[in-house]
Amino acid sequence: MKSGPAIVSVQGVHKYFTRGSERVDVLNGLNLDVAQGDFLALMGPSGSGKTTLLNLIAGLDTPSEGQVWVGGNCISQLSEGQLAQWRTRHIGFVFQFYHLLPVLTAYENIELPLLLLPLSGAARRKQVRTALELVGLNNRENHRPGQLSGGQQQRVGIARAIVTDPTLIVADEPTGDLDAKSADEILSLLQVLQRTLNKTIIMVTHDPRAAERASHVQRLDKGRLVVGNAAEH
Ligand SMILES: Nc1ncnc2c1ncn2[C@@H]1O[C@H](COP(=O)(O)OP(=O)(O)OP(=O)(O)O)[C@@H](O)[C@H]1O
Repeated sequence: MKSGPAIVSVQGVHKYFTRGSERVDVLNGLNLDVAQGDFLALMGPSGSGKTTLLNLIAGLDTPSEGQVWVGGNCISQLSEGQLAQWRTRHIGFVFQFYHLLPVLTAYENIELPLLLLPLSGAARRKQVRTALELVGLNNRENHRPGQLSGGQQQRVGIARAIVTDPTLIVADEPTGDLDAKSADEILSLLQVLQRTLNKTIIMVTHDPRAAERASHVQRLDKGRLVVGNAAEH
């Protein structure tokens, strides 16, 4: 584990879903600390609970038991409305299939999360331009997603994730829909965010080559972390 204060702390978390009368235990007493500036890859078999854990850390869902702390806030105690507000300020999301709005340009897609914050038009423009530059898409700002390659669309997705300067970036299979070369470029970009901007990134992936780019790897199996198997790069 990278030294320094934990920016994410998952403490004794259980998560179960109920299907009719049946209870499905997905996370079973999980503890995890992620240091500020770490790039963590979560791996494990299908159904082991990776996305469920990521969703709890990102405040998209709440644990059945236990606590999730992010940046000094116990987010597992927030109401749904409070969580939505908290996510807007603190979490940048990167999805496997980009989730861009097809009718908006790259610029407008990146600007979207800023519209939820109390910012002037000038401040918004400055932040969108900075994000566009970071992902190297200044010359594509007026293109719509359908006019961009998969790799370029994911770069827009990353720019949208960082435009609010979030506490944490969460990425669920960010290279899952890309060819090897585009995947490599996206992973390099995530490394730049970590190394030059000291961003904290948690990435779910099945791809060992993607996990190699992270600074740590944690494996889940049946809703538990595989102890003693945390790889460091
Ligand atoms: N809302 C839900 N209701 C019921 N069961 C759920 C729900 N969300 C997830 N599950 C169950 O929880 C288990 C873990 O799902 P999760 O998506 O976290 O796994 P994963 O490790 O991310 O899998 P994959 O690698 O296939 O994406 C699965 O058995 C899934 O069916």
